[in-house]
Amino acid sequence: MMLEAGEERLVRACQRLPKVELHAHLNGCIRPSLLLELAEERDIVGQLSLSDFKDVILKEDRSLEECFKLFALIHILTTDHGIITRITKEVIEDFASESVVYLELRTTPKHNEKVGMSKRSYVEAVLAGIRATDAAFPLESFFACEEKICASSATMETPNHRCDEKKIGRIHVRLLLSIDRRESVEGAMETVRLAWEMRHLGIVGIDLSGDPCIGDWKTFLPALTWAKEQGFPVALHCAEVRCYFFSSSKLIDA
Ligand SMILES: CNc1ncnc2c1ncn2[C@@H]1O[C@H](COP(=O)(O)O)[C@@H](O)[C@H]1O
Repeated sequence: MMLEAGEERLVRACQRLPKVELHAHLNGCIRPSLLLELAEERDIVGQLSLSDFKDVILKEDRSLEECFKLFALIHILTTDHGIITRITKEVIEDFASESVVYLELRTTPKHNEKVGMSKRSYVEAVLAGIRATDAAFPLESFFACEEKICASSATMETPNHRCDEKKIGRIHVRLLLSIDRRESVEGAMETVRLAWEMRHLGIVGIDLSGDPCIGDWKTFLPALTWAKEQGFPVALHCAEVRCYFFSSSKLIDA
């Protein structure tokens, strides 16, 4: 879409405006280019056919149902620790490049025996991505650096422009662990206990998400009640689908 000059300036100004992002699902923010790269690798070894999935990956407007089909594909493609760390790093860089100064990522810890992944090691892989980016990716500063991107302290001074080091922004990232609505009572409890144990590492709460047409609210009640008893914040996805208003209101009441 072509933008008028004034609109372009407005978009640019909005991009540079410092922002807070409180609702980003890690695997929902994966770069399409990485998904294509991973699908291509699987195509080469004959594990899936890229031509079957290319349209699903590149489609822009999706219904809720199509989103969950894409999530299923993403979860097939992103099964090892290295990829999880890379996705985390890239997602943070993408938000930072849009001047997000505080980011709350949420993600569902997964276990996958085939690659030696437990829920804990999944979270550790995400935290490794956060640490890698936190240390190395100062933000473009809206207030101090005008049009210039201060990539590191070594490049902060130019003949015509001096960035004040104190004002250079840095993206701050925190994590919520998600319970998927497909999980069991025990699975949900494992995630909540893990989040509580790892709270000193930047885990700030629990999220209940996943396909709203799946699962029974009673399954998640013990885990969410336990989190509440510890004083641990809980975010609920609810009421996305009309016929599930009842279960949503039950969870909110609880
Ligand atoms: C209306 N939008 C939505 N409603 C409910 N759940 C959603 C969602 N968008 C994303 N997710 C949840 O986030 C997972 C992908 O990220 P992670 O693998 O956890 O990082 C999806 O599988 C789904 O469980």
